[in-house]
Amino acid sequence: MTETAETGATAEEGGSAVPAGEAPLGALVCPEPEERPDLWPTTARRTEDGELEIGGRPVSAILDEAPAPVYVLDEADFRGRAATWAAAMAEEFWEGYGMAGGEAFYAGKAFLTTRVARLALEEGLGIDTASRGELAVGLAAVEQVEGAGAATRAHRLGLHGNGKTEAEVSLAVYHRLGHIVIDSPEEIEYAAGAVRRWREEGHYGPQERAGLMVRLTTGIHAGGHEFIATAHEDQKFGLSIHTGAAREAIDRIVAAPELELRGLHSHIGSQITDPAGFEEAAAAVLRLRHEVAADTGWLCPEIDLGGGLGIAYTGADDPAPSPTTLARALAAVVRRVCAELGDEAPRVSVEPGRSIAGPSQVTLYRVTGLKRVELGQGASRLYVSVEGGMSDNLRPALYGAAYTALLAGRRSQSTGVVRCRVVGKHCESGDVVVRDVDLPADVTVGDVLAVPATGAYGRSMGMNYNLFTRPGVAWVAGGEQGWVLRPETIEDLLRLEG
Ligand SMILES: Cc1ncc(COP(=O)(O)O)c(C=O)c1O
Ligand SMILES: N[C@@H](CCCC[NH3+])C(=O)O
Repeated sequence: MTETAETGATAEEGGSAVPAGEAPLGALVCPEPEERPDLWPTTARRTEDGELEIGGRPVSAILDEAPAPVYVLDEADFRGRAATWAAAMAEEFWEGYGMAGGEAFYAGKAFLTTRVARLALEEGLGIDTASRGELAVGLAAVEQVEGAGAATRAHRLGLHGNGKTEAEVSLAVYHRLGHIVIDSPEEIEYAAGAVRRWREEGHYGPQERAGLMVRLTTGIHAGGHEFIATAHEDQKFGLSIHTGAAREAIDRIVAAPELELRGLHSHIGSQITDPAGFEEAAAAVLRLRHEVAADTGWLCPEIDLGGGLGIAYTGADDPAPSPTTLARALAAVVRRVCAELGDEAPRVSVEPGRSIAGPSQVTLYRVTGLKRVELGQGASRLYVSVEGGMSDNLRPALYGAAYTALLAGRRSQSTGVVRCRVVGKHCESGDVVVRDVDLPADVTVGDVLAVPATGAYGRSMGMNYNLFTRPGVAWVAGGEQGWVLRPETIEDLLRLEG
């Protein structure tokens, strides 16, 4: 007999009761792409044979060249989401509100390679980086898109991060990044020192200054989880408006002959689905901008409201607001508050990561084992093991993040479903890929499962626990495929040994 869920108690037999307090059986079925298009890449659909297809390639064809586990990146989808953000921040859109518009910087921490950065730049976005590695990739992409030498006027790049080193700040100043976002008082000295050095060496003109932003802690709490909320007082990011630390940093920059205060920055958190937090933060930033102008005469030309727009992950959640909806809310609040304060409106920038990269990737896993666990009172759960786990998606273990999974390699013949927990192969009981999902009752070893919305903070937070090799990321487009990132090999792991 084939080992399937049906060899145990199934919904068809009426034996697969769910534990008390859980959703009724069938409520956690993963929506098909046509049912919840926001959950899936735009080119995802079922073929006539019943396979899931992405970028014009059925999953069996994708897996022939890129065995599971693998992240599949729909390039058309990524481009489309980037273009939507570019349009939402463009002058034409903001003109309607009597403003100049701003720029969207793709937050590379969500997922960054040179190819992905190039897609974002080509669609009109800048790139926000948060480390030397991300900055190096951003610079390489700028050179590829804009030509040789472009990296020393990399105004389309930004640099973030708390505790930046002198070397990082100096590099960012050298390349004339458009958004160097100061997160501690030391970084101001590093930037001024770098300008003096680059002036002496003739790389900077005698009057040329570095443009800086200051990351503000506005005190506003928002976001999907405590670990990803970033603007309340008691955490490591930003300089507090409340304590005066932000104002002190601002005054030092305004007074320094090597520096120009280009803008004020706020990032309140991530996976936010209600625009209210952004509106509150924008108002706080604009009030500080007004105060600074009143005291120093310098009205910052730009504010940056960070990233944070959420996405849907399971289909049990509601669709998230679109970038256009958020931009409309931001434009309205900036116009209103500036009118109240009697200030000219600034340019407004944003740094979306998840809302661009998230839905553009799907992870394909292969089922390696099934285990039914009795939970008492007739309830049971089917543990579905897949090759992979917390090393390719840390979010469930780190944040308790919910995902869903679709039987992707075939259409099931079964009418029943079974309550499942999809788990990885790591030595941790928290190694969960999908905590709760109803899969077809005939799910079996060798089946392919597709987990949607893994493009942001999936591969980028991947790791090698248990010496797992990190999966590759395959791009698909127009029936073709290739590697965005090749899968790691055992040789890659051994190569680093001393
Ligand atoms: C400063 C900053 N900007 C942008 C982002 C991107 O956020 P998201 O992926 O939620 O859009 C983050 C991450 O939360 C961040 O810390
Ligand atoms: N890594 C977080 C979001 C990014 C936080 C960056 N400030 C997540 O997976 O949800």
